[in-house]
Amino acid sequence: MVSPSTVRVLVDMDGVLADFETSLYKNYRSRYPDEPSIEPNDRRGFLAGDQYAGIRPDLRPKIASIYETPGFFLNLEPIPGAIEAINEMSNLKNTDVFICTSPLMKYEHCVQEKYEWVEKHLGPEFVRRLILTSDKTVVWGDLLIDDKDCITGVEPNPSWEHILFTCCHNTHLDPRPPRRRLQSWADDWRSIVDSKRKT
Ligand SMILES: Cc1cn([C@H]2C[C@H](O)[C@@H](COP(=O)(O)O)O2)c(=O)[nH]c1=O
Ligand SMILES: [Mg+2]
Repeated sequence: MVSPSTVRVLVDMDGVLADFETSLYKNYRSRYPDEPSIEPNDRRGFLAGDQYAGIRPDLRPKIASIYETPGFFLNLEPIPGAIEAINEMSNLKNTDVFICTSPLMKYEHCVQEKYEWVEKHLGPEFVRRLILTSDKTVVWGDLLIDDKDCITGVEPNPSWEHILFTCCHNTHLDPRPPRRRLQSWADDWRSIVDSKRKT
């Protein structure tokens, strides 16, 4: 009997496992209560800084100051259902799961805190499965579950199929088939993983 091939799933962190947007909004409101703010439901476009700069250019460094603060990445709350889903996924037969996340260019706190977050919420074994890269196109996988609408890099034909994970900043987008969306971790991620099985 031919053994089924293993499916490799790359799972993004911010906006997919860790709730970056809610913390960004809450911490910004608390640090800058008199400045204009954008509620998560009104977020458009991946980079919050771009949207805030559209209101007033000096808001870009203010929003950046929030995610550059020590403790920001470590204290992100898990996205509902994410921890259960990724644990279940990694326990599936013939399924390899890796977390694939981009660090800030100002990496001082972000990089270490991403490792700490994974250990805190998923345990020390999962730390081995953490890939930090600014270019996800060079990482090999069957699937990349990611909230960023457009993922580009040096590789024009990445091996993975990008599954757009719904996050406040991308709800207005309407990916056309064959592009697929995962609405949340309550959505049918198992079918998406199974769709990549060869037998
Ligand atoms: C929304 C947003 C994100 N970033 C940074 C924060 C993280 O380091 C990465 C996350 O990227 P990934 O695709 O989830 O791996 O991007 C940012 O700098 N500004 C933002 O508005
Ligand atoms: Mg993300």
